[in-house]
Amino acid sequence: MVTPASMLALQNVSKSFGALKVTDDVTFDVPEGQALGIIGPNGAGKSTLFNLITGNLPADTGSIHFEGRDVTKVPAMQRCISGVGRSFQIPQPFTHLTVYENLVVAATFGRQSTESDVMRQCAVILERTELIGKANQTSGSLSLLDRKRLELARAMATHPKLLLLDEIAGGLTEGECHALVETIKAIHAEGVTIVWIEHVLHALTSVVERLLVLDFGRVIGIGDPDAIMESKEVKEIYLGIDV
Ligand SMILES: Nc1ncnc2c1ncn2[C@@H]1O[C@H](COP(=O)(O)OP(=O)(O)OP(=O)(O)O)[C@@H](O)[C@H]1O
Repeated sequence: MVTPASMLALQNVSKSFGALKVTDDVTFDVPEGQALGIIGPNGAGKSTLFNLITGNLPADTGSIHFEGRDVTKVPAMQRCISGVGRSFQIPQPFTHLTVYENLVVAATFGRQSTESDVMRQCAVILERTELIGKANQTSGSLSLLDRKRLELARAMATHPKLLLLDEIAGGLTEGECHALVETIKAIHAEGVTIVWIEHVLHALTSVVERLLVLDFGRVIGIGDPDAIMESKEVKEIYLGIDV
């Protein structure tokens, strides 16, 4: 049997802020084309893990491989250019620029594309994220759902092979959440590898093939989402249910 190649692999990664160990000997991998969900209580170290993967924070120990290449010491911008894209928990678009202009900034980040290429790519992403009708609206005037869509669109404009989504469904109504999930499913179906941190569990489990549970910076479980959600550790530690 041929094992699918890992798009992302972390090996014994640790990170401390002073005396606080926020990432504790984390090892996991994400095969190419898969979607992995990350859950865990507030402060478990989920966003820190993303910052280590993107290179926004240096790991203290351990290694991070992207497409089989050791990127542990590669700067964030280079990791982005080579295909690590992300959304942020708190979207911070350029509020005085239009939706389209925000996308152009992301699409040209560290790249030398022609103007016509950028225009074509941005039009495809606007269509895919259902923002095409709002392309000329300033991003500061968008609804929450459209700000989330723009956050997704900006990440897509960096041409990610690996897309990291940080709590993108938070604060949305059921209907809005469903609409966003459909867009994420479509992106995943095109072959983009996804790692998604999310507290909205039904949204997450409708997309991901595996779930990873983080608690106090440690991986306490990884595997099939149904099995993970039923596990004693998750019920006790994440859901606060005494079993
Ligand atoms: N730059 C930093 N300096 C010091 N402490 C930090 C820093 N970044 C994060 N922390 C601390 O590390 C811990 C983990 O934070 P992190 O944001 O990674 O958790 P999280 O699981 O993403 O939480 P949430 O679900 O609330 O977003 C927290 O105690 C936080 O206060």
